[in-house]
This record gives sequence, C-alpha cells and structure tokens, in this order.
Amino acid sequence: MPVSTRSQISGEAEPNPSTATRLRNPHHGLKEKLRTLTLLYEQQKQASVSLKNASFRFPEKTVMRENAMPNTVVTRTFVLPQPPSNDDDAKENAVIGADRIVGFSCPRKTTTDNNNNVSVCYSATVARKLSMQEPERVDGISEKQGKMGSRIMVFVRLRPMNKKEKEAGSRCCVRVVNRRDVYLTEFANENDYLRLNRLRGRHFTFDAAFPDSASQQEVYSTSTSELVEAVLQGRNGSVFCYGATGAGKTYTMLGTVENPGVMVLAIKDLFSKIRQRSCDGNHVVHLSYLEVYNETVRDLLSPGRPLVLREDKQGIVAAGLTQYRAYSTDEVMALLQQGNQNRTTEPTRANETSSRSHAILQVMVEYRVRDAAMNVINRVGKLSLIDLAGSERALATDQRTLRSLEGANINRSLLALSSCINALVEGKKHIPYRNSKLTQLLKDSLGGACNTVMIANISPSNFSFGETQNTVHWADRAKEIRLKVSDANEDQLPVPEIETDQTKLVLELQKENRELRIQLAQHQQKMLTLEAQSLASHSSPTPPSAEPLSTPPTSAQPVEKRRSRSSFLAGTCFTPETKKKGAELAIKTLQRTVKTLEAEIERMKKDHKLRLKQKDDIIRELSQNGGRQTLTAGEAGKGVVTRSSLRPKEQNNSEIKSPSQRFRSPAPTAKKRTFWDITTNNSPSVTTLNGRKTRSHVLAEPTAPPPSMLLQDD
Ligand SMILES: Nc1ncnc2c1ncn2[C@@H]1O[C@H](COP(=O)(O)OP(=O)(O)OP(=O)(O)O)[C@@H](O)[C@H]1O
Repeated sequence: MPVSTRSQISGEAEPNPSTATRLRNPHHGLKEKLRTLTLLYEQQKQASVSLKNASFRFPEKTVMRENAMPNTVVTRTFVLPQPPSNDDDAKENAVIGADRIVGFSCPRKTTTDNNNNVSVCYSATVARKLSMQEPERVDGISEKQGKMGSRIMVFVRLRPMNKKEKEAGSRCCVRVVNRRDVYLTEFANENDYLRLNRLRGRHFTFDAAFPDSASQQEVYSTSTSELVEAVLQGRNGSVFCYGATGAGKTYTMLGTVENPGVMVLAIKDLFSKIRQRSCDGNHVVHLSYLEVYNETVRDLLSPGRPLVLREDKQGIVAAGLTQYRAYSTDEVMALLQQGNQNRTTEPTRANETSSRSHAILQVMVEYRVRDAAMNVINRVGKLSLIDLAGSERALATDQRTLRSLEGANINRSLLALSSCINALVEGKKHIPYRNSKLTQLLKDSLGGACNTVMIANISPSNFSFGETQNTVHWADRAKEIRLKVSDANEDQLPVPEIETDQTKLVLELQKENRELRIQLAQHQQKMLTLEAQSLASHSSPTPPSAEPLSTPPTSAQPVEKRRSRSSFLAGTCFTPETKKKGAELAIKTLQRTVKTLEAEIERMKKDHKLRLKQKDDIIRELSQNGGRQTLTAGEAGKGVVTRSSLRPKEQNNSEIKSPSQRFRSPAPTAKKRTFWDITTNNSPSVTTLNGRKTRSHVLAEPTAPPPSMLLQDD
C-alpha cells in the first residue's frame, strides 16, 4: 500500500523529568491533571514565542484552536501530530508517542493564500519525507489538466465545527496544511488505559485540501471547473462527494441559496459557456435526477415506480428515466429543488436533514461549434454530479469490526463502491460493479472513459474521528484509480449542398446590395450638385421678359418659384413626399393663373360693354338730330363712325331698337360670350347676337368700302 504508512517522531525535545513522571502515572488526581495541562500550555506558548523570534511565524490561531481544551471537560493530555524530522521516518502516517511531551522541533513557515488564509508549511525537505507519494503540485491548472483523464482527482474538504459539536466539547482533530496536506490526530480514549498516553497522527496528501474557511466558489473552481471544460470538449465527467453523515456532502454539492454548491455553479458555467460557443444557438441541455435508496432506483423528477437498470451501447442506463430539456440555469435550479423535495431524508444523530439515498444528477449537453477550417463540429458531453449518502454506517475498512458489518447490511452500495475502488487500484480484471445499483451507475465514472473528481467531506470533530479517518483513507485509495483516456465525443457534420448554395446566394445578394447602395449614393450626390448649380443660376435677377409666356404675370409668382426651389434643395427633393408637394404647388400655381385670366376677361368684358354703351348713346343723339350725321369740329370726341351707321338702312322702317333691346339675349340659353368671342374675328358667337353683324360681316359686304374702326375727322 503506497499511501498510509506510519512514521515515528524523532528529534523531539527531551521532556522535563518531573513532567514525564506525571505523565507516566496517569492515575493522579484532578489537580495533577490540571497542573499538567497548564504546564503543557506554557511550554507550547514558549515554543511559539521562540519560533516567532526565529523569524518563522507560528500560526497561533491554528495551534490554539487545535489545542484548545474546554475547561469544563477533563481529558487526557494530547499533542498535535508532529511532522517527522528524520529521514528514516519518511512515512506518511505519523504515530506520535504521547508519553513524552513533544514540542515543535522543526521550523515552520507560514504561507498566505489568495483568501488571506494563513497556513503552516513545513520545510520542503520535511514535507517530502512525510509522504511516500511523489510530491505533486496541484496549484497549477495546467498540471491538473495533464492529470485530468489519467486518474481520479481527489479533493478533501473540511467543514467548520458546528454548534452541537462545540457544545459537546468536541475538539478539532483535522488540520489542513498547505492546501493539500491533511493531518489527522487521534485523541486517546480516557478509558483505554493501554493507549492512554499515545496519540496517533496521520498525514495524507491530496490534489487539494480545503480548510473550513474555503468558499463554495473556491471549491468549485479548484475541483470541478476543469471537468466542466472537458465536458464542453465532448467528454464525460463525474463529480462525487463522499463522506460520513453530516460531513458536508450535500452542502458541497447543492449548497444554499446564498452559497450555491458545485451542482449549481457547474450548471451555470455550462450554460454560459455553451451559449458563448454554440455556432448556431441550437444547443441542447437535457437533465435527469435519480436516487438510489435501499437498492432501488427512483426518478426524482417524476416519482413513480422503481426504475430498472439496463446496459446498452451508452453504458448503464435507468430505463424510463425522465430526461428534461432545460433552457436556462433557473429552470435547472427549479428542477433540482423539485427533485430534492422528493429525495429521501431522515434526521440522524449527526445531521437533522440527513440524505439517506445516493442522488445522481446527470446533465447531457449537445452543441455545435465551428473549427478553424469553418467545419461544423457536433459535440456531446455528459456531466454526472453525485451526492452520496452518509458513509458512517458502511465503513468498509480493513478492520472487520462489528460496526462495519452492520454498516454493510445497511448500506450495501458504499461497501460495493469500496470494493470497486479496491479492485480498480489493484488492477484486477473483474471489477464488481454489479454488486450494487450505485456502482453500476458509477461504472462509467470509475472505470470508464470519463474524467472523475472525488470530493471527500470530513468533519473536524474528534467525535467523528473514525469516520473521518475512513473517509480520508478511501479518498487516498481512490487517488490510485487510473482512468481510461477518453476521446472527445464529437463529429464533423457535413455541410449540406443546399446550405452552401444558399450561402452563396446570400453572399451574392449582399454584394449586389452593397454595389447598388454605392450607385444610389453617387446619383444623389450628382443631383445635389445639379440642384446647387441651378439654384446659383436662378439666384441672379431675371428680366420679366425671360419668363415664359404661359406664366401668368402676377407679382407673387417669382416668390413662389423661389420657395419651391429652396425646398427642393433642402435635401428633401428625393423623397416621394417632396414630389407630391411639388405637384400640389404646380396645381395651385395653375389655378391662380386661371383665376387671374378669368378676372382679366371679366375686366375686358366690362370695358367692352362700356364702349358699346357710349357708341349707342352717340347713335341715339345722331338719330334725334334728323338722321343726318355731320360732324363738326367741336364734336371731335364724338366723331366716331359706329357699326350701326355703316349698317344698311332698315328695310321695314321699324324703330331703332334701344341698345338694351339690341343686346338682350334672345334666349336665356344663349351661350355666354367668352374672351375669345370678343377678341377674335371669327367668333361663332357673333352671328348669334340678335342678328347683329360683326366686323367680319361688315368687311364681307361687297358694296361697302372697307371702313376703319375709328374714322378721323377730315
Ligand atoms: N463548508 C461548510 N460551511 C458551512 N456549513 C457547512 C459546511 N459543510 C456543511 N455545513 C453544514 O453542516 C450541516 C450538515 O451538512 P450536510 O447536510 O451537507 O451533510 P451531509 O454530508 O450531506 O450529510 P448526510 O450524509 O447526512 O446527508 C448542514 O447544516 C450544513 O449547512
């Protein structure tokens, strides 16, 4: 067995003879015992002061805690396990002779970790002598990565002393040193007279050891985060917590709302990383949660009948186990909570909510990533998180005690687990996985192509020394288990041809779109330049004659024009809105023009009527003067020959009609005269005017000479 060996203390300080005598004779009275204790205390105090002076700081806090003796309890003298200082004693499990009071003889130095926790470490030579294992540095993640996949990674976590233990006068029997070394101290039983003055100390080294002050996050990132990374690379990974009841397994795995445990932190990590890495966002996360209780497998997410285990290509599976697809961490948390409510718990001496079953949460992730060559890779990984039941009654130790036999009946699973660990360490061909449901389910994790992490939880109380020792012993054994190197579970997916065609098309369309946008921008630029040029040319004063003839000669027109141009240049010329506005403006302008023209026509009509009236008046005057017309020089203003004067004589001698009569329209439906009726010679309306002839008719008369409209005086 390469792990647990005993070592002897050497180089111890020679005790005071009087003290030695007292110690050799333990049947002194109470007073004697108290005196001895005081002596011991003072000696240690002196030793600590001398160490401080020698520039090596002694961790007072740790020593005081470990040596603390409640005044109310009468007990035997004890000392801390001492690291051996002799080369010949380079053995892992130190047995410290307590028949002599031992001072700390080897120099120690303190180290401060990231969390400002002070820990003691022996000098490098001494530390090396303590273990038969080759010293393995575990602080570097790269080193861990190297080990991951080759053997089970084993961690130990010490929980704080609880209230009950403190009240019962329990003492700390575990010391975590240098974040990887665990020292156990066994205090002699008061009634065991043979071993009364003997204290046994043991030392173990692990991949990492967490003191009671370690945070959940620290435990997760040191023990499990690498495993989660491996799962994301398409490998299988398992984490299991092992330990006595009340040692902190469920706390480490599940934790509390304020301090979530490994399960919760791992799932959060999985979800966030998978979202970052998935190339198409189509990732799948399935989870199942089961318990093994009294050799029956039960679904914790949908409780019902016990499940049957079957072996298929994927390994051992529980037939009919519900696989839930989860979309977020919150959903997983809700499912976990639901599952935990269905889990079998019972109050025990050590834990009021003791889990009486082994719980296994399995998370299966599948997602796609693109490699450097842009190929699509499908990755599938499985993470199993296992919270085992308390092991205090199933001590499969090498000592066949009554207690271990009794434990075997109660918790067969853990015994089977230890048998499997033993067989795997010893390299046996046959590994008895079939001995229990638990080992069948853990087959992959223990002996398969899987990265496995074991977290051994221990209590600091000397009342649980037996359980703690066994937990640490099995954890130490588990370090030896070699795992098969696992290949990543990933496939390169062929990219379908249709997908490539579509991709090409999309790329082409995008290119075309880009080119069109550039062209549009160029055209807009050109139009702006043209508009700017035209505005510049129109801004210079234009003579009115330059205006087109069709444009109505109104004073408002140039302003209107300028307005429309300025709005065109204001950058809105390219929008349909602007075009609409421009059209509306043009219509308005036209309407205004029409109105102006109509007003002009009206004015001209009035003017024409007035002139006609004047002429009629003159005609009337002339007719009253005997029908003969003689124009005198004084009547020059009236010397106008009217059309009526040129008219042939009335044939029927009828009275000359009054102008009003003559201009009265014969029928009410007669067409209203327009501008053109008046101004043009060939107006068809002329003939309709009550038989009156127009100038064109007069000119057409063969007998009459072509008259001038305005006859001048002679
Ligand atoms: N590291 C820790 N820090 C603070 N409290 C802890 C720690 N570990 C355990 N505890 C507390 O100790 C008690 C027992 O822990 P827990 O229930 O996790 O033990 P367990 O090993 O799962 O026991 P069982 O096997 O009986 O289920 C709980 O109240 C828990 O909150």
